Amino acid sequence: MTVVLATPSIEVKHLRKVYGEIVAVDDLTFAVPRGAVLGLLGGNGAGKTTTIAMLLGLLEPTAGDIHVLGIDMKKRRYAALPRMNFSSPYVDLPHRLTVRQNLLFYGRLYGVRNVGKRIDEIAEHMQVAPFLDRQAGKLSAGQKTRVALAKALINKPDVLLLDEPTASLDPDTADWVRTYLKDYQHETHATILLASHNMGEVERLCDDVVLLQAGRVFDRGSPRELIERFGREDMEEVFLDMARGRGRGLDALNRKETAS
Ligand SMILES: Nc1ncnc2c1ncn2[C@@H]1O[C@H](COP(=O)(O)OP(=O)(O)OP(=O)(O)O)[C@@H](O)[C@H]1O
Repeated sequence: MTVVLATPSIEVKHLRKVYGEIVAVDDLTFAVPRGAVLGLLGGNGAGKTTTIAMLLGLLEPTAGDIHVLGIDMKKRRYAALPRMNFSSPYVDLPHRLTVRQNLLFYGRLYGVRNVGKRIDEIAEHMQVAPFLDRQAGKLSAGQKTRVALAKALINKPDVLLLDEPTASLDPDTADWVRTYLKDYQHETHATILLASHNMGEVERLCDDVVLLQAGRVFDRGSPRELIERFGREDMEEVFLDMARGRGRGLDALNRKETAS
């Protein structure tokens, strides 16, 4: 019997990004199967945002390959981009446009059919309907995060890249956003890559985790595997071990093996 393995939705091989003398991402390799949620974790400056920017084609890799939905992003990223979307607290929507105008702009950019209906739908899901006609620059941080998520979901993406999706949200709102994302992923089989500093969020949402340290893979596995391997209670403790140099990361192990 021949077993046909499905193409991963996201496949990254030996990815590297150098800014001048700073190696932001170094030999990063991972794959995310369709319908899975991968967490990209690491301390400040570990290379998460740089990786997401390369996946979106906003930054050109120094080396390495990226395939999204089986499409080589170096050659044909415009074939993949309409089926992708992202949210990031570092990318502000145009301030003077109202929330509705912003969503209309992105909806048209992504070629969404019946865009007005879709805006009403997603505005209700993300609870941004009460301020649809307010300027984006005049929203609170938490309201902006919800609008950013509404924009990220406007085209019902197959691949969703989320950089700190619940940043600035109060615990209650963050909780329903996580539930919404989980339901969205179940219903649509979307693939999600999530960069987060919230370890509870990672445990709840992620099937797999890549721990990044200084641009390199420190360790990887499901939250449960990592917690077990580190001999810890939860991902918070795993993260602290990595940050304080106590973990037994793959990178450290590999270096040891190469040296001996
Ligand atoms: N445009 C740039 N020019 C030079 N260096 C950069 C640039 N963007 C990022 N870097 C550096 O690359 C490294 C990785 O940064 P990146 O923003 O990807 O980290 P991050 O994991 O997203 O961090 P954080 O959790 O703080 O958001 C850092 O050392 C950062 O200073």
